[in-house]
Amino acid sequence: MQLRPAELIINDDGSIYHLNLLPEDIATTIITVGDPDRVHQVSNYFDRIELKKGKREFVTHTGIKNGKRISVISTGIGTDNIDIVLNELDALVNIDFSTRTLKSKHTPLNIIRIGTSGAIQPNIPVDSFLISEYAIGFDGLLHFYEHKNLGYTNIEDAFITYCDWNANKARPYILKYADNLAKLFIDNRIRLGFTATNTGFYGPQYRQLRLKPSQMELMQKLSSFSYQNLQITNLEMETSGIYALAHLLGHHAVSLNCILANRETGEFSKTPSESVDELIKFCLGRLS
Ligand SMILES: O=P(O)(O)O[C@H]1O[C@H](CO)[C@@H](O)[C@H]1O
Ligand SMILES: O=c1cc[nH]c(=O)[nH]1
Repeated sequence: MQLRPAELIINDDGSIYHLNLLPEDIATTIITVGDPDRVHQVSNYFDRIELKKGKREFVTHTGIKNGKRISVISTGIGTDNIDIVLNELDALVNIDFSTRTLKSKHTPLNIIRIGTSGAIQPNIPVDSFLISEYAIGFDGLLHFYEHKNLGYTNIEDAFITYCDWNANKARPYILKYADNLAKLFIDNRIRLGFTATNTGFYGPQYRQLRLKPSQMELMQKLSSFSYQNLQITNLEMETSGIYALAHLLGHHAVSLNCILANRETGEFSKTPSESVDELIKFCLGRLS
């Protein structure tokens, strides 16, 4: 079946609609970052940059590091952007743009998020690294796609009961990283974590400037929830969406977090850029 022009939107130069990329522009190992400026911070460490393209918040550099071809792309903030980035990256490798049909051979991508995050356990220091072994999504993105038994229903149900989760919000869903890809990063420099992905930075992460979050008590519930020794460790805004779409599309994903804030102690990193740089070097060292 041919995908119609309003489903698969291809620009005049043959590139995919938002990312502005041609199929040959991306490697099969892809680092995602939230901040477009972080793309340069990553590609600075490449031995050679072969391509720089961008549109809106989606900046991509592809290059070579120690003989390995890697792409780094900025997603902007949030799982709504992740929906665009993961679907378009997948289209670049698994859809034939000339015939507008699905390719018979599936190409899996390795997707590694390098992002920033806030810890909710007092013993997780700022400037430390965390890999999201599990993610719990409050964003609802998974529910917009057909799937069979994806998620950890027992943990989700226990969480919903413990937090008395408001029925007006999306049902939380829980997914795991790709074990094979995660193996590359498991090390005593990086803690295993259970990451909560939120639909905002302020109210949804229980920050109060002028507006009062509706259920402030949930912050304490999030940090005290425990299921067979699994405790929620940190908050950010993309990981569950990346894990959801990677699972659905047959890609491998892990999320690496640089902890910049500790919400329990109230601290914020004094050296955010340097700490993110350390995580970038750690990640590239493991990939190449
Ligand atoms: O540093 P990045 O990758 O953007 O990640 C985190 O920082 C942003 C909020 O400041 C959100 O995108 C959150 O997930
Ligand atoms: O507290 C934080 C820090 C970074 N990113 C988030 O989403 N939350």
